[in-house]
Amino acid sequence: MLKIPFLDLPPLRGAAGTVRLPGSKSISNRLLLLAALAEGETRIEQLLDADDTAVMLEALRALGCAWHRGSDGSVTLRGLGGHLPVSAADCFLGNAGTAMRPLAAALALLAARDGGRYTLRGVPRMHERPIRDLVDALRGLGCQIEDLGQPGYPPLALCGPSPLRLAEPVRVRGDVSSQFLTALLLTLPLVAQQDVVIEVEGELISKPYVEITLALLARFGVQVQREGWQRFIIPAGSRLRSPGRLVVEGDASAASYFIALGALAASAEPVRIEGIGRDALQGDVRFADAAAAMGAEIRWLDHALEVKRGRWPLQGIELDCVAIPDAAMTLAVMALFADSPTRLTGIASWRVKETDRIAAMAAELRKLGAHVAEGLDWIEVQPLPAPAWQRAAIHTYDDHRMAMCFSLAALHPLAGAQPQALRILDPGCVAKTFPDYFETLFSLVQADPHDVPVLCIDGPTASGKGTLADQVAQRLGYAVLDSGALYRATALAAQCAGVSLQDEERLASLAATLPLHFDGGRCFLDDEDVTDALRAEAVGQGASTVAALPKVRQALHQLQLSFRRVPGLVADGRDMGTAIFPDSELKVFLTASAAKRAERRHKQLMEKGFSANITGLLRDLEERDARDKNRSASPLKPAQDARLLDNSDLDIEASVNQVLTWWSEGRPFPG
Ligand SMILES: O=C(O)C1=C[C@@H](OP(=O)(O)O)[C@@H](O)[C@H](O)C1
Ligand SMILES: C=C(OP(=O)(O)O)C(=O)O
Repeated sequence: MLKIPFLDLPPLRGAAGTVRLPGSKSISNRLLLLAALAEGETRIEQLLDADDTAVMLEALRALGCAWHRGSDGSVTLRGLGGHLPVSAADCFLGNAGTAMRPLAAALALLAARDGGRYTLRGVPRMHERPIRDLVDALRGLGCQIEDLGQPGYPPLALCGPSPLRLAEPVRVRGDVSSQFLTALLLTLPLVAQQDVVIEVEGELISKPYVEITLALLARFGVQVQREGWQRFIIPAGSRLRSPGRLVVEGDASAASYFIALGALAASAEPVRIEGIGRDALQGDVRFADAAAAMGAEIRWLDHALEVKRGRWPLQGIELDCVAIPDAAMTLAVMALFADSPTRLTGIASWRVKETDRIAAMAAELRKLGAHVAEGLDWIEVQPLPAPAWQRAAIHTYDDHRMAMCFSLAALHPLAGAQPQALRILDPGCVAKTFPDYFETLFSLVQADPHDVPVLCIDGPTASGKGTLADQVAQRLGYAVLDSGALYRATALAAQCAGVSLQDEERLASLAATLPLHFDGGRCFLDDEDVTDALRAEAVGQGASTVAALPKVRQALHQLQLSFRRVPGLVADGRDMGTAIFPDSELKVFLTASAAKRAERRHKQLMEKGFSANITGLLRDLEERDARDKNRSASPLKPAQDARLLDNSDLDIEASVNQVLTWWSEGRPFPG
């Protein structure tokens, strides 16, 4: 998961491969609540693991529901059988509408029936998202609800006891959010000693989400009767009973980004999306039809679909999106790639979600050069006129969907005109529903290698290159290449495979296919952490032998180039800027006085429990420096255009900041 202030994306050219979708947010949170309230134990598989489900799970724990996570990621809950063992709790629900609205209803009804006082809060934006229609409906039933902030918005206190009035139909408005109706449907079975009737006022929006609610209630043994979308009856004697085991299907709204990716990418191979099929429970699966209408080529399989670019450019569409409010945002970004305008209507609810999504979408699309018109409940996006692409820093407004949608803009053909296509601010906001979104995207996309930025950090031994490279890479969300480790890893792999250090051919083929990667300062061969093994004396000796073999050097040169992948690379070594990535945008030559470096190495060794002599270390360092500078193949020297950084008197934070300042100077992003 990326927890960084911004992420720069290079122009993206293609995409292919397979994505396994995270579990559906809407299904996950409904199942968690139903399982907690029901009689019996429920095991939920492929549950979404993200902020929205985390806040729900924590709230359920605070309310006395015991649950545990299995090693396979499943969650098993012991149902409370409709009775809370605690009479007070304070729950923080982040910005999860699917937690706030249903829990408000559950706690209001249970507090009324059994007594108690429960408070529900969220992030500041949650306190701006309306809940009045639900509160009014619950008050109509006799529940006691206190506004703890602005009336009509969370935070709320749900208190009791108070007599419930269930004989009359409960009226709820359906035109602001369908989650109010969902909340009543999910929780009224708790008190349905008699038939309970819900009447919907106003035109219900987001209807497919209510279908999800009804289908999941049926899994828990409650058959709601209905007259169209106006009247719902929860039969007397309804009880929530666990069905035992449930599997969550993949998130259809999350699928929209990968459907769009397939439609936009210039690749012969499709993007394959696993975890949903045409018969998915979620209405957002219909996004695929809208994408197909714009030009996507879609092939449905069992529990999967494959998407490729079809018509190109895409064609604009006019669509009422009231049934697919979340996935519809993806269409607004796809509209940039069309040859006629796209008009999305029926999206008034966008204004009261994670942010005012109509305003946010319009503002950020305009930054890229698009012409956008907007109204109370619609948006119209014109195709991007050539050569209008403007590099921009895209604000995401703490809205996961803004971040995910705008990442797709990097595929725009006009974005190729400059080295970096766009900057996504606060990319970590995807954690609400899809914490690994960017990692998943990067595993599918391709870019022209020269468009992928590389930041080189070269320097003499013990200058602190590795630590600096790791921290800079972490702050930029880039991968890291510790090139020195490649020679050591070749020697280690040869040792393990019993290959002689004289067998140049076999060593070269080992080197060419080393399954090496770096993660969080550690080095892995396949899944094995070899960081410490690479430091062994014998491996070091082996490394210097293999490094002298031209075919091994050639193979490792290719391997090093292959680390240059989206979104970018920080490469540390001795010849990164001079020999391997001479076109890199920023080359840093890191030095420190030999005395300082000897001192650091000494400290390192002492910390690891080795005895060391500082004078000896200093002499070794000076000898090695002389050898590195004077060798004929790739001698250690700063690239002509390198920035020199002497960190003798800088701590690591100051060095990182200096490098990041140079990096930002080279890539100003307006907005
Ligand atoms: O019930 C649900 O799971 C949801 C309903 C929709 O909200 P509205 O009914 O407010 O449109 C949707 O936008 C939200 O992401 C999830
Ligand atoms: C509107 C959304 O979320 P919530 O469930 O918080 O309403 C969303 O995920 O797009």
